[in-house]
Amino acid sequence: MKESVMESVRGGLIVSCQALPEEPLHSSFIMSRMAKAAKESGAVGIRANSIVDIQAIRDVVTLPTIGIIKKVYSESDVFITPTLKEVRQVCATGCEIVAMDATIHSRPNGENLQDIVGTIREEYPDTILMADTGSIEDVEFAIKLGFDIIGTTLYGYTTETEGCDVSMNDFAYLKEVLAITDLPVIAEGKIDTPEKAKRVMELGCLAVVSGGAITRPQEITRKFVAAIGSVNN
Ligand SMILES: CC(=O)N[C@H](C=O)[C@@H](O)[C@H](O)[C@H](O)COP(=O)(O)O
Repeated sequence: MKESVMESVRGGLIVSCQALPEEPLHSSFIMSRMAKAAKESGAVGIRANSIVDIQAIRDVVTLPTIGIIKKVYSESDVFITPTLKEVRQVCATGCEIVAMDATIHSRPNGENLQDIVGTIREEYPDTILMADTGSIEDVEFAIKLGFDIIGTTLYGYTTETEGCDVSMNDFAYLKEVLAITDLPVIAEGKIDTPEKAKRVMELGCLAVVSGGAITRPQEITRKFVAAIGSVNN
């Protein structure tokens, strides 16, 4: 089962359809329509946040889903599928791939990622586990824990990598990741143009995730406004 899912996303675009409560498009229905549009336009998978969005999307789109739950715990910086509770909840939706923060940061409730992975391997042996990483140290940690997929999701989004962009220096960081593992790598995080998506595939990624550049009109609008504004100033 795992192999067939990997093959179905190989070489393709996975569209992240997410909108948090504070975002204009926050709605499971809207996210399901975004996913439908993505599928009709050639996406090979969907990345989705929250049980309600995952279920709404999977009701209308039959594509492999990377499921997460974003939840903020006051005592931790880890917010993507942070504890065993959230990982179990996403696994229970039937998502083919479950992604979680795999940084070396401390998790809520004193939980540790090794125990989470071990428990989930027993409870959901067929679920593919994707490590959302932000550094080479995270990648090495995720490899040691036995994740199935490495994602660059958090590069540029952690305190240590704030301001970094995976495309810098012709994806120098991504090349480092690809060089230290034979695991499938999914490029994710600020892949905001077709050219960048093409480049990461040329470099050898299993697949590429793009989110805001496709499904966050507020981000897209800001880029247009900034570009036009640069002319008038
Ligand atoms: C940092 C964080 O919370 N990233 C989230 C991970 O699920 C999503 O909000 C991103 O949209 C997704 O990773 C795709 O990245 P981009 O939107 O840059 O194409």
